[in-house]
Amino acid sequence: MKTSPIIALDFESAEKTIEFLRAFNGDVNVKVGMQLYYKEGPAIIAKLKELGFDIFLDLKLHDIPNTVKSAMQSLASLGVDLVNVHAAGGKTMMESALEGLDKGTPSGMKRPSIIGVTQLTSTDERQVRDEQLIQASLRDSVLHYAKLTKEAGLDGVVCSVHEASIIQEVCGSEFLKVTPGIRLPEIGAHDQKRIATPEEARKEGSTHIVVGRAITGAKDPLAAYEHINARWKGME
Ligand SMILES: O=c1ccn([C@@H]2O[C@H](COP(=O)(O)O)[C@@H](O)[C@H]2O)c(=O)[nH]1
Repeated sequence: MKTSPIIALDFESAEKTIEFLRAFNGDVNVKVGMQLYYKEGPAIIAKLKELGFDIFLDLKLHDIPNTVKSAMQSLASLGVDLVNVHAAGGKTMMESALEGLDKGTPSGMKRPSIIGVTQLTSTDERQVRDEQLIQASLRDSVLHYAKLTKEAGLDGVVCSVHEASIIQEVCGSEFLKVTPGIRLPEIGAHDQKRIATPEEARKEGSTHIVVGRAITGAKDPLAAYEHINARWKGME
C-alpha cells in the first residue's frame, strides 16, 4: 500500500462513496469499514479496484481461530491490499488468519498484508483499567499486543501515534504502524481519545495514517486531503 494517507470511507452507500471520490484520482489509499462493506458487500471492493485505489478492508475480525481462518480465506479472493484482526483474539487466532489468507490468495496474486488492532484509538487509560480489567498501562498493553502480533507472523498493527515510536523500536521499522485518530487542532476529537496531528505521526514513526472525518467532513475534501498529505509528508 502506498504511503499516502488512507481515507476512511465511512459512508452509508456506494453512491455516496463514488460521488465523494469523484474529485480524487487512484493515487489515494482508501479504507472500507464495516458500515460500507456490510451494506454493499464485495461489489464496492470491485468498484474501488476498478477505479485504481489501494484498499484497506477494515473489518477487524475477532472470533474463534477456525472461523477467522475461513473468513480470511474468503476475503483473500477480493484482491484488497490490507486486512485486519483484533490482536485480543490471541496468537492462535492471528496465525489462523494468516493461514486463511495464504490459502485464499489466488495464485499469481500478492497476499494482502494483515495487521492486528492493539487498543482502539477511542480507548483511554481508564477503560483499559476499569472496563478491560488490564493491570498494565495502556501503552504496555498496546506494546504487548504489538509483540504478540509480530510473533504470530503478521505484518504490523493498528495503534495510535502515541505508541508508534516504541513499537518501531521493539518490532522494527518494517513492521507496519497504521495510525487512525489523526486530527488537526481546528477539528474536534469526536469519539477518538488518542489523537495526533499528521506531523506528529511522521515524527513518531507511523508508516500510514488513517483519516476519516477531517477529510470526509470538510467543505472541500480534496483541499483537506492535500493539506493533510503535505503535513504528513513534511512539505508544509
Ligand atoms: O483503533 C482504531 C481502528 C480503526 N479506526 C477507524 O479509523 C477511522 C477513523 O476515522 P476518523 O473519522 O478519522 O476518526 C474510522 O473508520 C475507524 O473505524 C479507528 O479510528 N481507530
